[in-house]
Amino acid sequence: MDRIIIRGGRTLKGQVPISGAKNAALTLLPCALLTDEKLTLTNLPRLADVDSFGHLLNELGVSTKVQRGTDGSIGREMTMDAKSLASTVAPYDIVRKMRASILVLGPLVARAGEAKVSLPGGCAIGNRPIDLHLKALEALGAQIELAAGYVKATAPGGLTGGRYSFPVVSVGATENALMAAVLAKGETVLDNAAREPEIVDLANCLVAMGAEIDGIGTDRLVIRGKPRLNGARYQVMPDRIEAGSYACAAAITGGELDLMGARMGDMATIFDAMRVTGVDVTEIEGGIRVSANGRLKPSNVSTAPFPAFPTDMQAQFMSMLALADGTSVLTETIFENRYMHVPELARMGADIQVHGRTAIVKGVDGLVGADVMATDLRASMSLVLAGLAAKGETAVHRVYHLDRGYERLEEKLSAVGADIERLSDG
Ligand SMILES: CC(=O)N[C@H]1[C@@H](OP(=O)(O)OP(=O)(O)OC[C@H]2O[C@@H](n3ccc(=O)[nH]c3=O)[C@H](O)[C@@H]2O)O[C@H](CO)[C@@H](O)[C@@H]1O
Ligand SMILES: C=C(OP(=O)(O)O)C(=O)O
Repeated sequence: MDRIIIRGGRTLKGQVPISGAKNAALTLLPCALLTDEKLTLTNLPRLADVDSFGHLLNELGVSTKVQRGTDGSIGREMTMDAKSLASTVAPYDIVRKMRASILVLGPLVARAGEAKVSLPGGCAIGNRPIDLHLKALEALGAQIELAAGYVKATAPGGLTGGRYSFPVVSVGATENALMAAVLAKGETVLDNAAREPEIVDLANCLVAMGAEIDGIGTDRLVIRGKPRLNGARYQVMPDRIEAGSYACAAAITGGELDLMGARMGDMATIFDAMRVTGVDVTEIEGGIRVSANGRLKPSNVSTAPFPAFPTDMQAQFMSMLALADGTSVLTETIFENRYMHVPELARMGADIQVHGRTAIVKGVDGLVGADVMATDLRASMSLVLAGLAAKGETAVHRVYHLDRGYERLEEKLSAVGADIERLSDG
């Protein structure tokens, strides 16, 4: 298994190209199932999850062709052809590797009238049920059955438009419902829908495929279903969480990074919280410049659905605040178990106490390199960040978590001055 070795204490400076967004890619890829024409996605990041999604689509009978980008963006492009479907089953072996596999449920039942998807189960950050995905599809006329670890959705005569108000804001459930509604007969109204930029990206791609959607970017989506959608060519948005993570790398090392391709509008709350710590954030041509000088100030942050501070940035922010001059309070309101990085940061000298959903972060003067182990993607990145600032050597184990969401991490960090390498245990 690979590990990442970081010798900390270098000030980072330079340009970091921001890749296409993992969380947008993972909801744009299943859109291929909605049409018998070709869908080409450009600016796709080279990530384990994107590859896994490609395999899942192949399993369903979708042909996929991947090539270097031809649109000037840094990502690859994938052309998917779901002219006819060979299967409507998403098997356990793929779903267990990637929770986002559940996002084929809505498109499959909408297009084929049936779908069977392995239940994703819990993961390190929380229980993560899918009840809202199922209720929203039921509101569109799908029959749902759970058996032997699978969810089966059927709608032999096709889905019909309906109304559903989400009791809790859910990114994935909104995505599944939206992808199903575009092929349902009649009008669908989704209330208390998630408004994350990745959902706007999904809606824009569906519109490019011929869907009719009102209220894009708001919490009420009104969809007039179409009997069929056409193919399209669509560019995946830049990854705001990757960009936010590199912004933390600039801050924690007292450096200056230009996040090329990042979009300010998607990241306002992240940068508001960062400015409180004394970090400078300015828009530059083609990206955003983040620079820091001297000791950071504390900042209190509470995670919540967009436009509030994203849960996917909580761990990285915590590493930064672990070195601030004072005490910060972080509150995690989305996932019940998203503090698994805390004991690892403590091994590097951080002073953090967790009380339920709240973490009290008392800034320390310095961190010290150590062997650390991560249990999820963003927790891994928080340890990399801590390693960049720590004295001595840090070894981050279980790198496969990072490979799910950070494209060419060591290359991007080395290019701006980090002393970082990947070692393989063979
Ligand atoms: C691939 C992808 O885009 N993943 C993102 C997506 O995950 P994901 O779509 O899984 O997260 P959700 O927005 O659905 O989860 C939000 C909250 O709703 C709860 N819930 C969700 C669905 C459901 O049926 N029932 C239910 O109770 C969850 O347990 C959680 O407490 O949004 C999360 C919240 O921004 C991010 O951290 C993930 O990176
Ligand atoms: C939790 C995340 O992803 P996923 O929903 O794919 O597990 C994440 O991107 O931080």
